[in-house]
Amino acid sequence: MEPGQNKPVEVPSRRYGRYLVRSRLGEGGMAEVFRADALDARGEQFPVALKLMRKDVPPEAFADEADLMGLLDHPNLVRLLETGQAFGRPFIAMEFLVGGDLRRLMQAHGTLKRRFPVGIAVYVCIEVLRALSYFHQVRTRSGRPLELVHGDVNPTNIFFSGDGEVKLGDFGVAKARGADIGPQDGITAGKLHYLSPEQTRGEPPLPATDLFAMGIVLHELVVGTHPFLRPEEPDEQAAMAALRAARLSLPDTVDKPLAQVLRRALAPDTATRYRTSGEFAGALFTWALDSGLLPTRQHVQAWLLKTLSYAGL
Ligand SMILES: Nc1ncnc2c1ncn2[C@@H]1O[C@H](COP(=O)(O)OP(=O)(O)OP(=O)(O)O)[C@@H](O)[C@H]1O
Repeated sequence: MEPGQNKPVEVPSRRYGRYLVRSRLGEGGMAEVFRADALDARGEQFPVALKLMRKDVPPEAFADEADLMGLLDHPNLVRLLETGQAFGRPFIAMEFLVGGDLRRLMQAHGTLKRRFPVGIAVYVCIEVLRALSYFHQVRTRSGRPLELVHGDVNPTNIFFSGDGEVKLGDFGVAKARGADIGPQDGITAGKLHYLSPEQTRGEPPLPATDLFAMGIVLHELVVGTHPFLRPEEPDEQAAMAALRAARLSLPDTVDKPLAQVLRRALAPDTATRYRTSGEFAGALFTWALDSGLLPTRQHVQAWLLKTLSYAGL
């Protein structure tokens, strides 16, 4: 273990800047995240997620994430409230998403021995694709395309509000080809299990790279397993080889039109994959309309509350 890694960030008191820290939510690659309360202009408390940079992380990496969050504004992206520094440590305060992340909901279904409802799975993917469509096309204030790629689409970065809204977060490894933001070329960022064939070859990520990761998430939700990796996958090299080959074999339980969507999203070659998030979302939307399975946000909210309460979360 690197010095300082995985050590909880010390919060000098329960007060952190203008925030009152309530509990620790967890730790990611660069920071620890806390649930805290802030006061609004009328003096009323509201919850925030407070991300505190770890001491061993290069400040530029965290600054890129904060700058990027400040530029982005979309209903399907986690919203930045404030960035700053307190007790010598940079922080990002963002909206608190009370429904937690998709990984937790997938685990809740596993614990309850229930399948993830296919209509909800498709709804979640369409909402994340809306965020990605914005992400891939966003421009700077002066109109220059940023050519952004998220680079870390996976269930731990997909969040739910209490109202059943779906939001993509964690822009820590996002790469802008139109600006000097993100990891250097040749550095493979993102979670191993969600890497695309081109990322395993060390190629720079493209929008199609995010769509491949989205395809993996859709497969996990609809089929219940990862498309290319077995849970007992022996080591990183074997996992990388399986991801690079991206050999897809879908069970008969997946209906034909949805299987076709998965094949296109998970095509090993970027040229045969969906070209844009809009095209991928459109295919899912057509499937949902044809099957009559697209839920409303109220249905998603009811499902969320039921799942969290049944799983005791
Ligand atoms: N805006 C938020 N609202 C509610 N919970 C959040 C929010 N942001 C992060 N969390 C929770 O805080 C914990 C840590 O989040 P973080 O994003 O740092 O870690 P991660 O996603 O597990 O790892 P990585 O950063 O390596 O992707 C997770 O349990 C996550 O669900």
